[in-house]
Amino acid sequence: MDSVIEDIRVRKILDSRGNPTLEVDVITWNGFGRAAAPSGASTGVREVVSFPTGGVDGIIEEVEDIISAELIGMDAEDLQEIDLVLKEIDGTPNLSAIGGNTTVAVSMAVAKAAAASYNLPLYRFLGGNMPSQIPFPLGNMINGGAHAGRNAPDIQEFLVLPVGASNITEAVFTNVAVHKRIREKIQAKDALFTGGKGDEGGWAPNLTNQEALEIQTSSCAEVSDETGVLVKPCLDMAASEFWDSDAEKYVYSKEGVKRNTGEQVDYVNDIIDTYKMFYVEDPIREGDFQGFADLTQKAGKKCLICGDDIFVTNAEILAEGIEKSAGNSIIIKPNQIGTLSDTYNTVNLARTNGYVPVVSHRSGETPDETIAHLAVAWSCPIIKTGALGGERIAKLNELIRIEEEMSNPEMADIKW
Ligand SMILES: C=C(OP(=O)(O)O)C(=O)O
Ligand SMILES: [Mg+2]
Repeated sequence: MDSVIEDIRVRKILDSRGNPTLEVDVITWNGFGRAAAPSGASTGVREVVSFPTGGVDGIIEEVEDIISAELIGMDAEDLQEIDLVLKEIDGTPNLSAIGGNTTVAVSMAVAKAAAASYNLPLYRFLGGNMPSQIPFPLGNMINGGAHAGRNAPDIQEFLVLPVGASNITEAVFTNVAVHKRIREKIQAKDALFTGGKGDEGGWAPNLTNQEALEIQTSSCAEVSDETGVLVKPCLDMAASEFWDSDAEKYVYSKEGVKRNTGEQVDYVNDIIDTYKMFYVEDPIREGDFQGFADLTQKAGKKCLICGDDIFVTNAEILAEGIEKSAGNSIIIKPNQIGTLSDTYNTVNLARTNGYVPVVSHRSGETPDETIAHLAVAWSCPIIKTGALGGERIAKLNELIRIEEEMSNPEMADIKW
């Protein structure tokens, strides 16, 4: 009774790139949940469709009525059933009728309303009483590729992971110390640097990939020494973005270099060795399971090889990757698959097969903090959600609150 859905409101709001997205309110007899959908810039081709043609404006008039007609009167606790109804309402395999961003915002708002109906935080409602582990924050330091303007590096994200942090506050402030140090180093190298940032709050400098790698890794080493908290460098190469399918080459425009798949595997393996990378995401284009498997064979014992565009949070596609030994880690973005239940299925499949699940923001975000709760509830050891910027710190500050609330919090175990 407490969690029976009484009303649903859907509105158009701004995301961090100034694009429209959806925010959903779910009101139960005794609770309230609000969630908003993020959006990607370097999206995987097999993601569900975020919005039908016409975008948010194409659905905003009717979608509230369509969803309310089915969901009002249902119990918000029945998350799986509600997710099935959402998929039935859409009626297409890729959620292209009402949009995966619509279904995911409703799905998350329903979960939050159910939790609130019982006066529980979302991480506890979804995860029960046992979760006590806090994920390590993977923070963006330098942005390139589709997340930055002209002249930035081809590699999309130069990230850091404060693996030596003993609590979340230490972890997020260590990341910020590296972010500040990187700015100083970019300024020292480029007198014309304006301090510009990319979509995820990393600096967007006029640097080659190599220069960015040097600055990233020397900053990690210096901050590790100064603070005593070990910080490791990580990358999201978003390689599909610079794969030329006609030439069958990875095209590094900044250096004027092209690499075939074998050369790309060797190049990434060299970067992992030279810079002691802890984690490399999308080093190989989506669809190339063999290339992923080759790199995993070479580097998978010394580095997390994470699939984002290739797996798109889809359990069926991940199962193919598992069978082919492609990667050893997976990015988890609820709006790539459209519902919380399907997101959870993918996390479970990953975990039972030794793939490290990394819950992630999108480049276009809102201050919605839901993913912080998902990472804790589902014991995901890493959360990728930037280092700075209002829409990024919304998640990080929520983790600080969650840690404070727990009786025996500890950082996740990432000695994989
Ligand atoms: C967060 C990412 O970017 P986007 O949201 O643009 O897919 C990513 O590629 O991991
Ligand atoms: Mg990615």
